[in-house]
Amino acid sequence: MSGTEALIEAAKKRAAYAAVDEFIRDGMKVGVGSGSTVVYVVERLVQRKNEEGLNITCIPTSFQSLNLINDGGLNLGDLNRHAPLDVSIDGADECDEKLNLIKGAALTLEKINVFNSKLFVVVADYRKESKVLGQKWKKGVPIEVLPLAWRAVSNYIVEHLHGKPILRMAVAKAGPVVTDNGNFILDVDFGEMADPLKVLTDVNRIPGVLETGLFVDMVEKAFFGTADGGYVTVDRKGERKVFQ
Ligand SMILES: O=C[C@H](O)[C@H](O)[C@H](O)COP(=O)(O)O
Repeated sequence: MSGTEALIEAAKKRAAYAAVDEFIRDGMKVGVGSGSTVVYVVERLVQRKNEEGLNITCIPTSFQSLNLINDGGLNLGDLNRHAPLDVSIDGADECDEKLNLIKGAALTLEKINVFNSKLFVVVADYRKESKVLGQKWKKGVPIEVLPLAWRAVSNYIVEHLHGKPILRMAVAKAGPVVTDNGNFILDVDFGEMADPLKVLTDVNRIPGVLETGLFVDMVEKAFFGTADGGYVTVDRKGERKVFQ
């Protein structure tokens, strides 16, 4: 691992640990997101289970987070039995100054968990914080689409929403990435998004679209691990605190 990679991993870990310690209490029902930062969320939950007997029920958002929960020996729940959840913790690919997010391919289950949680906390490293969505994250907004409609959705987005969609292709197989729900992902470049709610609304009304990786006005608090060994928090009122 290079020096920069090590810094980034340490930043993710600090954000994840700080968020878990601030928000997670015994007896809670916790939505567990997906991605590389969430690995540290689960790591901290398992530590606290072993050290202080923390007893929580975890509701996964993907095959990955299901395995993290099971491998860590945490209690596994599901949304039908446990909604509403007390809190969801998840990563992000970009977070703007109003705490709107671009999320990754597990977006549909992640958004369902978040929508059914009393609180949503986001954890990330310093690279993810920006003023406007699309400023730093240049790979586009992921959109989960039904396989039979991917071309039609794609054409509509080009023609009517001025986006540039790319069907996400798999790396270790020929053909597209298939989500945990059996669908495809379009990564759509909309440029910088001053009004992500408008983009979200325009995309979600297209038949064949399951869900969009724009999370607008859902976050309670964001934790960003910094490059200097600390972390910052930003809450939904815009209050920013620095921790060293
Ligand atoms: O589906 C993936 C999720 O939305 C992730 O939370 C997001 O892509 C951020 O991932 P990472 O923590 O690996 O940067």
